[in-house]
Amino acid sequence: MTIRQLILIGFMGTGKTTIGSAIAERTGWDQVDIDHQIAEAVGKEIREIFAEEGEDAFRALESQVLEHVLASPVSQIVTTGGGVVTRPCNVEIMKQRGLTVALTAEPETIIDRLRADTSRPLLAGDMERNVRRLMEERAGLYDFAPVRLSTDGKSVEEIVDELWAHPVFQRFLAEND
Ligand SMILES: Nc1ncnc2c1ncn2[C@@H]1O[C@H](COP(=O)(O)OP(=O)(O)OP(=O)(O)O)[C@@H](O)[C@H]1O
Ligand SMILES: O=C(O)C1=C[C@@H](O)[C@@H](O)[C@H](O)C1
Ligand SMILES: [Mg+2]
Repeated sequence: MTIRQLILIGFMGTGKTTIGSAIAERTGWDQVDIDHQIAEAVGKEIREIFAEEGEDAFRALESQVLEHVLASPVSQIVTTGGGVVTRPCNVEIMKQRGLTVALTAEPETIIDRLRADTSRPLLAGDMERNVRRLMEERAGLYDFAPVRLSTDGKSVEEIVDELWAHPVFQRFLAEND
């Protein structure tokens, strides 16, 4: 059986979870969301894990879950949390185990999308300032992905269509056929 792993990375609010679901619908592959898996494994919301155990504990869980999920011998779409790229060991494993696609968006787009959202602990307080600061801190960390898609001003369907038309994605599909 052919195994395909498509891994979506990108800053918070670039739409990884949302686009991953749309790709899952189109391909029939499973979607596994790392944030969702962590919350399920621990039995707590992400913001509770940050509040009660701290970011380092969350990052350790994230690495464990990522490694476990990417070891599965199935075709799947793996949607990661925005901070997965902050650990070099996570980047290495993603490079080895599948095709990584980076979703991008301007800070203004992210701020608009996440304005009413309180589920992301690193954005609590002055959300706008935190988005800009974290984007600067993480500049370049998403650039290892062979496919990069801007999501500004595009519908979910347009983004999925653009992925399909991308030569690297087409090659990935053909090689895994
Ligand atoms: N192309 C788009 N156009 C408009 N809104 C979008 C688009 N993609 C995602 N959204 C909205 O932006 C918000 C964040 O999307 P989503 O949760 O998919 O981001 P994410 O990249 O998975 O974030 P995180 O890194 O925190 O998991 C959601 O409310 C979603 O509906
Ligand atoms: O960008 C980040 O560091 C995070 C993104 C979310 O997906 C969650 O993984 C969590 O809120 C941390
Ligand atoms: Mg997500």
